[in-house]
Amino acid sequence: MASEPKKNVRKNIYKPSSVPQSSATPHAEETERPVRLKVPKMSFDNNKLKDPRLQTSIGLSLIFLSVYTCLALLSFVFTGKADQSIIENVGGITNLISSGKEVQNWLGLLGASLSHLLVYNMFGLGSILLIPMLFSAGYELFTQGNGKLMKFRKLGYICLFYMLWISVLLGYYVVIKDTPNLLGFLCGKIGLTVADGMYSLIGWGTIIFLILAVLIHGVYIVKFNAVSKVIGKVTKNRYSDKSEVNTTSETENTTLSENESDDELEEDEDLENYSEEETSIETSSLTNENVIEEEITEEPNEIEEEAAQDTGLVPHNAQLPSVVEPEAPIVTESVPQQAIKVDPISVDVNIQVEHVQVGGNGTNQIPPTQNYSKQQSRDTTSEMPPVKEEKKESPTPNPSSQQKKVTPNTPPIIEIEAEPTKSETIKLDPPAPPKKKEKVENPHELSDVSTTENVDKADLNVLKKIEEEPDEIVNIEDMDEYDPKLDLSHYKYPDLDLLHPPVESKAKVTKEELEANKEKIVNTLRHFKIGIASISATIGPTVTLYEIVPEVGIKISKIRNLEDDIALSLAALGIRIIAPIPGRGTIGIEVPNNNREMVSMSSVLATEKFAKAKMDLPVAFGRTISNEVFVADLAKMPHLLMAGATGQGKSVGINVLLSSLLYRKHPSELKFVMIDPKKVELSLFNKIERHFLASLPDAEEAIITDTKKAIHILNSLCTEMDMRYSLLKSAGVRNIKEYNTKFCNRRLNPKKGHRFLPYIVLVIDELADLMMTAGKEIEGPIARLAQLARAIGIHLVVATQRPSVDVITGMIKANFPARLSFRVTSKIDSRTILDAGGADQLIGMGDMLLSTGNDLTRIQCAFIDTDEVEKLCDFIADQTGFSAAYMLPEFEEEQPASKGGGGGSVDDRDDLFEEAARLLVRHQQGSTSLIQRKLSLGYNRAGRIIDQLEAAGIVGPFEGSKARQVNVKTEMELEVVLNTL
Ligand SMILES: Nc1ncnc2c1ncn2[C@@H]1O[C@H](COP(=O)(O)OP(=O)(O)OP(=O)(O)O)[C@@H](O)[C@H]1O
Repeated sequence: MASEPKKNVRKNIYKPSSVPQSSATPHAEETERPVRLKVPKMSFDNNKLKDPRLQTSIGLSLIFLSVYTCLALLSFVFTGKADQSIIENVGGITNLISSGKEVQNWLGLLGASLSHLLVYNMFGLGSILLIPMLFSAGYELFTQGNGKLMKFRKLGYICLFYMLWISVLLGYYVVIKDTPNLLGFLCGKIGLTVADGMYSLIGWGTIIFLILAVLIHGVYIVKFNAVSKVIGKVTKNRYSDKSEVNTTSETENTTLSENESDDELEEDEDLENYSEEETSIETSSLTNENVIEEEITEEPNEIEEEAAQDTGLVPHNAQLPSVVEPEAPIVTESVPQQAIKVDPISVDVNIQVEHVQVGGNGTNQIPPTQNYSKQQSRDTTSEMPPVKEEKKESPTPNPSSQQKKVTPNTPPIIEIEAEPTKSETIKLDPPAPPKKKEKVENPHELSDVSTTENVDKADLNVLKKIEEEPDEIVNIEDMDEYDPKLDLSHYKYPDLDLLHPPVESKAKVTKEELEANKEKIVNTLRHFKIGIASISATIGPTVTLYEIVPEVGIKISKIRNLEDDIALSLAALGIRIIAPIPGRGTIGIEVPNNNREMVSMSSVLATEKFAKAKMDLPVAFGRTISNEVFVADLAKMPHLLMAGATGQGKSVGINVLLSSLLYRKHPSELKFVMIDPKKVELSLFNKIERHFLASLPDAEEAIITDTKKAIHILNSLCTEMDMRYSLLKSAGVRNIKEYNTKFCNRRLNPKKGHRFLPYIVLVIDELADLMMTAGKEIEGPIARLAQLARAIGIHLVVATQRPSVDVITGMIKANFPARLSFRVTSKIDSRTILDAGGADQLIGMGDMLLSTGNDLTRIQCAFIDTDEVEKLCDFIADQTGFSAAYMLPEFEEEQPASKGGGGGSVDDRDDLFEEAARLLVRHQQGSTSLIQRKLSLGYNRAGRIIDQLEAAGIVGPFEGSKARQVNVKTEMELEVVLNTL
């Protein structure tokens, strides 16, 4: 009871403020009021601010700003990823203009900077709520308060609260997840910082706090109807017991339900006055006089205006206060209820009601019901009496202050007396000031939802919205994927025009040739008493496959043994018998064509089979015996061993493989490590160093031609492999594809060392040379990579012209399931490379056999000449590339064992060893990524430091996905440890 009247103090205070200034009767007000309003006592600055032109201009600017922000943020959805990396690369928004970089935001640099600032640097996703705030404020100012979408203050409270709340909630998710995800991008720095701080303070209690914050915010701002109803009902029951006023239950129920509605209806009004009335006025009610004095002094004009709004008249009659008896008769229940029921539609009606209510009853006591006080907050005239009462109770030793106290309580009486006149006055009055309109409009707005049913709906919507919020977050989480290609977003894939157009081969196999070969085969077999049921031919680019179905009872082994005899009788090189052809139930005899057909690179790349191949690393090798384009996925092979005698087409084969990949992959997705001991074979690819090559940090040239460097880079690849495995492990995925998908979905935090992992294809053109000079040093890392690297996206293509066992050792061979052989000189070599004969039967010039496990496929390798490769490389090299080749981890020659296990000698230890130790001890978390993040180090260096810390006994051993244990508990203790090292 006590608090409710206080709420209205301000309104009551204002009214008497005008009283001493005029002794005019209500009639006189009609002429005086405009004058009074035009001679405000407010300060000069305030007047300036109220200049309608200024307000309209500011309003218009704010509306434009809201639209601009909306567009910038909308564009951010599509372009934010690209722009973010640009902004971060140039070192922040401030450097963006000077960097001269182009951004993709629809609104250019400013749009990109604004959205980056709002989303990334501030409130993340919550920043969207800034738009309705700006627009609402702008609209309100622009329309001079005549048009309101929603009370700005209310909107402001809600939006500001939820901006921070959403940001903190997302930040909390990021903190507890401890793995990078999309929300790390969308929570904003503020949310992340607050959530981080809260999490370290209260742990999971953060979420309780957030829920509590929403509830409290709801109580103050949104008002949960469901809650308030329960409380209202409880209070009602209590109240009906205690009420001094004897009301019938019927009346009470009516009042309650109306007041519940009213309570909701007043939302806007309450909110508008929320901070000032409910907080400051309530607090200051005990020293009411002071407040009266202060407020009158500070805002005399506003006071007048508000008084005018509340009553519909400017209360100028100074005599009236003395006329009114403070102890007026008690208002009967029925009258105020009527007053509430007659919801004011116009000023006249409103005032009429007030007059009836107050004047008719001579109000000075209000039934101490909650319902009634609720009504008061809306009904200006009924607000007065409780204030009077309260003031009476407050100690007032000073008579002057007592007088002041009386003054604020007098306006109702003014209205009472002026009531009939006021109605008339308003009809004659000059146009009402804007604020007055507002007051009149509000009841209309509120009356739209003035039924309990409507209020319930409104509340349900509020509750529903709150419930729906997490879902919205999840939906948005899926929206914004990281796209590695945006690093070089303007990169153009090579065009087929760069290659020679496919030439229509005139060298077709003639019918005569086919018939002649058929005759020879049938006769030869008949000669060895092998009957043939049927024979058919499939013409390939190099060879024609004759498929025979032997008569029943013929042993296949018999035919297989006749291979040489058939070759002799056909008098042709390169006859290969496939008995039986797997899955066909036939026996195949491959006979080289008299005139072979060249398979051009463009003809295979132009096929749909290659263009639409859903493969990670598609390679169009050439055409099979049945003239089909053969496309294989290098990632599935997963490593390829190539062999072939000199001049049989190995180098062309490697170029075909590299070109296929260059045609299909983006520079951000694929990197080549090239080792070319022959120095000239792969040199053409030097040009695409900044696009597609990977190299060691200190390498002069990306393509390795030196054996020592080859050893370094192979070991470096092993380190890269280990690092990638660590990343996969911490990401909880099994292979590079899953990892990259997770990373692109922003579920892995780059700050914790995660990054998009491009495929790496290691190409060695001539293994024999390396094996001769370095042996085990080469074999070791190759075998290791071949064994383990497939899951982390490193694939090997190793070629040699000498497929002997000292080059293709058992260890290497065992880990290369896919083998490709061009023509070799001996059956032994064929067996070494393919574990089968046949490669010695090939006819050269790209005729090859591909073995993938059990299958052996004869393929005519496509042909790409040096010119074409050069053009292709030029085309790529002419485009903007990365600033350097893809950096592989540094390779360090084996280091001498550390002395005494103290984390290495002082010289060996990293410069940041001690700092890292303090960091881990402070956080009590033995995490490499913590060192990486806090000390801004690369993974390698951070990894070395943590190893040194482990060796020094400061942290425990590696524990898988968990952080290492920190053995030193306090920084003091650490200093002692560091001194002893
Ligand atoms: N797929 C092919 N189609 C047509 N001709 C080919 C094909 N592959 C190779 N040739 C021919 O064979 C020649 C030698 O090929 P390539 O240089 O690839 O052999 P190589 O095995 O790399 O030899 P080396 O080991 O001596 O470098 C080419 O110049 C070309 O004339």
